[in-house]
Amino acid sequence: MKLTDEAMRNKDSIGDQHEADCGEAGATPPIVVGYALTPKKITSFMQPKLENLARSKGITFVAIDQNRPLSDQGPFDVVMHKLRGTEWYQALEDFRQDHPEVTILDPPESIEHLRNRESMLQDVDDMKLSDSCGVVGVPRQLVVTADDSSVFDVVTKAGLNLPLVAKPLVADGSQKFHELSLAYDQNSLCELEPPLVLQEFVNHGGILFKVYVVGEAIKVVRRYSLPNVTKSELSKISGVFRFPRVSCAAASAEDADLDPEVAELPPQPLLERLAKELRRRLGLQLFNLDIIREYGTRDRFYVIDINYFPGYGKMPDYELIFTDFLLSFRRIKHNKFPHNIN
Ligand SMILES: Nc1ncnc2c1ncn2[C@@H]1O[C@H](COP(=O)(O)OP(=O)(O)OP(=O)(O)O)[C@@H](O)[C@H]1O
Ligand SMILES: O=P(O)(O)O[C@H]1[C@H](O)[C@@H](O)[C@H](OP(=O)(O)O)[C@@H](OP(=O)(O)O)[C@H]1O
Ligand SMILES: [Mg+2]
Ligand SMILES: [Mg+2]
Repeated sequence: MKLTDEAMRNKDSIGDQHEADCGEAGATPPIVVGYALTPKKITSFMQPKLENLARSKGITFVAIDQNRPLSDQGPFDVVMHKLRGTEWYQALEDFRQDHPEVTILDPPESIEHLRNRESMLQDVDDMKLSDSCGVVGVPRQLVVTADDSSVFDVVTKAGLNLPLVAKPLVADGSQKFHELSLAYDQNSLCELEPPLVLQEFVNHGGILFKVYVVGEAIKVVRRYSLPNVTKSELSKISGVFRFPRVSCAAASAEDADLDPEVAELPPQPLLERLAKELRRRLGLQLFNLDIIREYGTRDRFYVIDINYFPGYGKMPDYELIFTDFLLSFRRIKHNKFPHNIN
């Protein structure tokens, strides 16, 4: 594989910088991670603590310039991205073909699988994960499209139980896609705008678990969620209500005085099995999932959401976990630099 002159010059300067930082010339090859993230993601993820720790471990982060060919930049060992769009995906695909030795985190087609809230949870459903630690499923749900003449009829036919969480079908990362509502009665369903997913609301005591996955590492945190809906509330309330992004707030529920049965984390072996199997099925290394425990049970869990490259800045110790993960892509080689230059 030939590197362009520009990439060669970059390679030399990254190597020199690494030697200056590490003191030992070429003791460990540097690892170069190109990143293409949204400005919001850069702010929350590219924190000085991460960059400093990375530097001390021989990892250099390089911001990718989307206006220049990828092959002229780097050279990279890893490309990390959370951007969408045909042009970007095409640029990545061209780059992947020219540089099969570079790890792309993650493949666009796998990321796209999470865009649709139906396909997003399909793998969890197919998995039928059940062992002595618990059972993991997805809430019953259906897709309503603009072609469906009556949301009421579709829901009645499917026999879904109220209340229902209405979620935009497509998750394109924009704010609109996060506008969710809770429908208390069937007659109000006509107020909703398809295409959407209607998902049975599962009482879970107002706490959910966010499971962050970074390769083989997982980290689980508690977050505030929607409170239970009682039978009496359900009989009295009607209408469709928007609700805020309660579980996305940085405020964690870790130190709150919670009902221990609600707060107990899902068993670690269960989460590890789930994450491992999902990584394999989804073909993704960087994602998180929202999981809830059905109120009144100890071991009945539901995955309600999976997000690609979530807010890792909110994950405790993400700097350590991420740098260790990135180091695993350091290629074993005889020469000093990541790419073989023929
Ligand atoms: N089926 C459900 N039963 C109970 N609560 C639910 C259900 N689905 C969603 N919720 C609540 O609504 C919140 C938002 O739902 P969801 O996570 O699907 O949306 P999102 O916009 O994709 O969120 P994120 O910001 O995590 O990407 C959840 O965190 C949870 O509090
Ligand atoms: O806006 P999109 O592209 O959909 O991505 C969001 C995810 O859906 C959320 O899950 C992230 O928050 P959490 O890390 O709290 O799940 C959220 O994290 P952020 O608010 O810290 O960026 C986003 O990554
Ligand atoms: Mg969520
Ligand atoms: Mg989501």
